[in-house]
Amino acid sequence: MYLERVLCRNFRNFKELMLDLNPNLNIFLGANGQGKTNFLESIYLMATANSHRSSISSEMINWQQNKSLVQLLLRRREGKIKLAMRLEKNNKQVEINDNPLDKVKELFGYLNAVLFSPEDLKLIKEGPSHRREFIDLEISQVSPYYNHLLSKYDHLLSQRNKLLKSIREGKSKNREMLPVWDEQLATIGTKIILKRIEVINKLKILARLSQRKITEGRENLELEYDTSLNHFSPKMGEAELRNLFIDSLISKRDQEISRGYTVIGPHRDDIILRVNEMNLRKYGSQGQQRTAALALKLAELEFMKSETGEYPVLLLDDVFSELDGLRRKALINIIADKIQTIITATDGENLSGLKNNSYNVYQVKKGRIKKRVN
Ligand SMILES: Nc1ncnc2c1ncn2[C@@H]1O[C@H](COP(=O)(O)OP(=O)(O)OP(=O)(O)O)[C@@H](O)[C@H]1O
Repeated sequence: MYLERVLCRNFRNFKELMLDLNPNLNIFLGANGQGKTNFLESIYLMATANSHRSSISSEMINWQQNKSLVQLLLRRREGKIKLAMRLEKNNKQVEINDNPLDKVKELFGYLNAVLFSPEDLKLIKEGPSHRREFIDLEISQVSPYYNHLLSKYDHLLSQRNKLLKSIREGKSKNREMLPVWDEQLATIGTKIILKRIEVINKLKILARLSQRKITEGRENLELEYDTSLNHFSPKMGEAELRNLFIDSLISKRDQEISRGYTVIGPHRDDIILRVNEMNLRKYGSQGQQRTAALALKLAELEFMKSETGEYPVLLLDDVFSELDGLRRKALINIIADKIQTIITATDGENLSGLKNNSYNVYQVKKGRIKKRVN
C-alpha cells in the first residue's frame, strides 16, 4: 500500500499543506523544529487513531485555530481510499471515503504504518507498558477485532477497579459482586493473552532473522511473553487459561482489595527480550539494544505483510544518521523498492545508499514543505 497524497489543514505548524508522495522513497530534510516530525505524526495518527506524541487531540490543532483536518489518499490493492480526521478541542471525527465512522477506533486497519524513531529505544530499555503498547498497536492495525477486545477489557478493568476501591472503603456488600466481574475480565483477558502469544510466536521468528542479518549471525534475539498469571503454560487452550485466570484472581483477592486495583491480567504482562540468552533490558549494551529495536521494527513490517498481503508504509523519524553501516544496510535492503518509505533528516548526508530507487526530496521550513527538483 502507499500514500498518494497528504493534506494537513491547521495541523500543528502546517496552515495549509498538500503534498503528493512518491510510491517508493520520500526524503524530508529540514533544520530542527521546522515540522518534519509533525508531518510523520499526521500520517501515523491515521494508522493508529492516536498521536504517538500526545494523547490530547487539541495539542495537534494549530495554536491560532480551533479545528484541524488531516486527509490522506491511500492506494491499497483493492483500490483508492480517502481517510480523513477532523480535530476539534474535545472531539475527533473520522471519515472513510467521506462517510463518517461511529468511533475513531474504527479507523484501524485501513492504513498500516510502522514508525521507527529514536524513542523506540524505550521499547527495549523502559518499563513493560512500552512493550504492551508495541504489541497492542501492531495487532490492532491488522485485527480490528483485537482492538475491540482491548477497549472492552479496559472498560471491565476500570469497573472492577472501582468495585475493589469501594470494598476497600468499607462497602463490603460489594464483595459478592466480584465473581461476576472476574468471569467477564477472564473471558476477554484470556482472548487478549492468546492473541498476543500467537503474534509473538510469529514475530520472534522474524525478529530473530533480522537480528542475525544485522549482526552477521553473531546475535540471537529471543522474545517471550511474560504473563502475570501464576502456573501459566504456553500450551494452555482457551478454557484452561480462562480457569487459571479466574483462580489467579481469587488467590489475589485480599491483596487486590487492599490495593484497590486489579494486580494480574494482560494489563500487567510483559515481553522479555533476550540476546544470546541474556536479558537485553537489564544487561544489553546500547548497541545491542538499538539493533534489537531495529530488528523488531523490521519484523513488524514483515508481520504486517504476512497478515494483510501488503507492506505497510514505513515512517523513519531521524533514525538514519544514528545507524551504523550494518544496521543501515539491513534497513536499505528491506526497503528496496517494495515499501513506501517516508524518512526525515536534518541533512541528506547519510542517505545516499537509499537513493537507488525512485525518490522525492522535500525541504521542510517553518511549517511549509516544498518538493525539490532532484
Ligand atoms: N499545535 C501547534 N501549533 C503550531 N505549532 C506547533 C504546534 N505544535 C508544535 N508546533 C511547532 O512545531 C515545531 C516542531 O516541529 P517538529 O517536531 O515537527 O520538528 P522537527 O522538524 O521534527 O524537528 P527535529 O529535527 O528537532 O525533530 C515547533 O517549532 C513547535 O513550536
